[in-house]
Amino acid sequence: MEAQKPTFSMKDFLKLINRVNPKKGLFLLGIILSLMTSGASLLVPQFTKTLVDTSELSKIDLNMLSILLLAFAAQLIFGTIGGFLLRYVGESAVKTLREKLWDHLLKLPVSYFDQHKSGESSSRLVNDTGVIKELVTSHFPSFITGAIQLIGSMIILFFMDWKMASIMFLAVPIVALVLFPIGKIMSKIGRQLQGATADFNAEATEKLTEIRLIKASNGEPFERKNGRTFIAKIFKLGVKDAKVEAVLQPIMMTVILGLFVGILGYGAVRVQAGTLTSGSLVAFLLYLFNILMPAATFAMFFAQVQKAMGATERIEQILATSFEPAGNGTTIDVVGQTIQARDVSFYYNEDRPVLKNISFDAYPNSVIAFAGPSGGGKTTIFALLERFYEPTGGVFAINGQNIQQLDLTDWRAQIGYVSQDSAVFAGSIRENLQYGLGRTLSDEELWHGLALAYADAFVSNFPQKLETEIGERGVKLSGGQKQRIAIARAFLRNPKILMLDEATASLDSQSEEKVQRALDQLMEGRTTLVIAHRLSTIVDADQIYFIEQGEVTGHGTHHELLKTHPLYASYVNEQMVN
Ligand SMILES: Nc1ncnc2c1ncn2[C@@H]1O[C@H](COP(=O)(O)OP(=O)(O)OP(=O)(O)O)[C@@H](O)[C@H]1O
Repeated sequence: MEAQKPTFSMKDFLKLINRVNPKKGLFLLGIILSLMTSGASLLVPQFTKTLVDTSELSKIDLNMLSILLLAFAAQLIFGTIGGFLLRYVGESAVKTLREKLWDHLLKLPVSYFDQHKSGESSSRLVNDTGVIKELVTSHFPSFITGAIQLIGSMIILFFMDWKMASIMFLAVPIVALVLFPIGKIMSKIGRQLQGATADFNAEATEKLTEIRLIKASNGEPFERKNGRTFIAKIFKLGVKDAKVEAVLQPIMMTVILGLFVGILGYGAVRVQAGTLTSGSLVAFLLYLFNILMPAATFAMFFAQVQKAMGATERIEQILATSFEPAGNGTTIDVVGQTIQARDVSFYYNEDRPVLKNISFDAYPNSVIAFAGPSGGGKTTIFALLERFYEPTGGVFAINGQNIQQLDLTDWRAQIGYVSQDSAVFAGSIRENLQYGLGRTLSDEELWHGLALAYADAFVSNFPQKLETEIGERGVKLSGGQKQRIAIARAFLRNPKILMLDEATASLDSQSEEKVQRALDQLMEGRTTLVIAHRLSTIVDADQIYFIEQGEVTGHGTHHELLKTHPLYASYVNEQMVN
């Protein structure tokens, strides 16, 4: 992700905040309390002035003292409650934003994830929302209260003594002159830093997931260098940031000290001349604090606003991407129904067609096998049936109904997909078996499923049995074991349509036999579509479709095709195992 220049659009930001429906009442209360805190902080110097100007201890007005104490207490209490309320509103707004974004991400079509790295999406979900949270919960409230303090103090000072105030106001353009460019540089660096960190995050996540490939290919030196490029970029930006901050700090200190000395010096002369009370001088200095403290945070606020604009833009991009089409809610029981493909065409990229006018009928309780050279488009047919993508031409229909119109959840619930690499999650065997079922299965049911998949023996050999953790992507299981867990999961889902992508990786003959037996059993009584890599599957299939470069070049039974399709015959001879 490049640190793109965000369009400075407060409107988009407010739209995003409004979209998460923040608790407006609480927010208003928080702001009012914070304003009261600012108000109290404006009063304190006035009372201090009277206190200082009281020459004798005995003359101290007790009422005055108690009002001062009250102002302190008000500042403390309102500040605490107001601060908490604003923070709470911000936290809950960001919670809603994260929930919205997460829900949205889950509903995005597979094609979105083909184009975006998962590390990038998770960085938007976690980091970008974090940036917005920072702004809403801390920088924005302190900006509002700070602005009130600053403006209020300036007005009061002017009324108190316009000559002294004028000296102070001289400092305002100086401070602005220094802060404005520095703030701009800081926000630019901040944005770049954010982008570079997100890039590093995405890169590291991706590479660590493929650690085995890196090790097996001796890729460590390359990755070491690669990682260091990212780290160096972040370091360089960090150093730049440090330089700017290092310059900013002493400048601010010098300005503050200069003003102090100036006011104190001028004030002392005026006190001695009798034109100013010492109380007024103290009050002046306190107001000076009220002005300088928020002014120092303004640069940070504007930097944060810029960052939040970038984050808003990236989040908006995700929220503006349409969901996968969920259909019109029609539900169909696919038992006993034929799945028809009619002239289905498809491309991932317009310039390269992947499927061209594919037609087939998958009859209930039969096995339809797809065979053909690698890259022909067999897996793509499955992806279209799962509705991961939409055909660019033609339809898949069931009982005359385009599957695209069916309720997506209901449709997918009727399909069992056992893929080549048997997708499993990090977690226990139990969690993996009942994933997505929406109900808790009893141990008995789980063991029954495992038994049907010939997986009960090895699971019961694990000391932790069903609670065995299988590691990220099931790395703690063997290939055959992983597949049998996936098959057991398919059994437990009891799908009406079964889609199998036979593994090409050769398992040892014993586990292969077990996997095969499990699959044979699973196919029984369902409509099965299988991408065949084994001769026995092909021979037993009711129909075979031979797919070459996205086209069906022949279909029929094994024996029919052997006779009529020379390419099929040679393919079977060369490619099929067993
Ligand atoms: N997500 C994707 N984005 C772009 N192109 C893709 C994508 N997935 C597959 N392809 C392309 O589509 C073509 C068909 O791929 P597909 O995986 O369907 O073939 P296959 O017949 O299943 O191959 P194999 O038997 O090797 O698994 C290939 O040329 C591949 O490069």
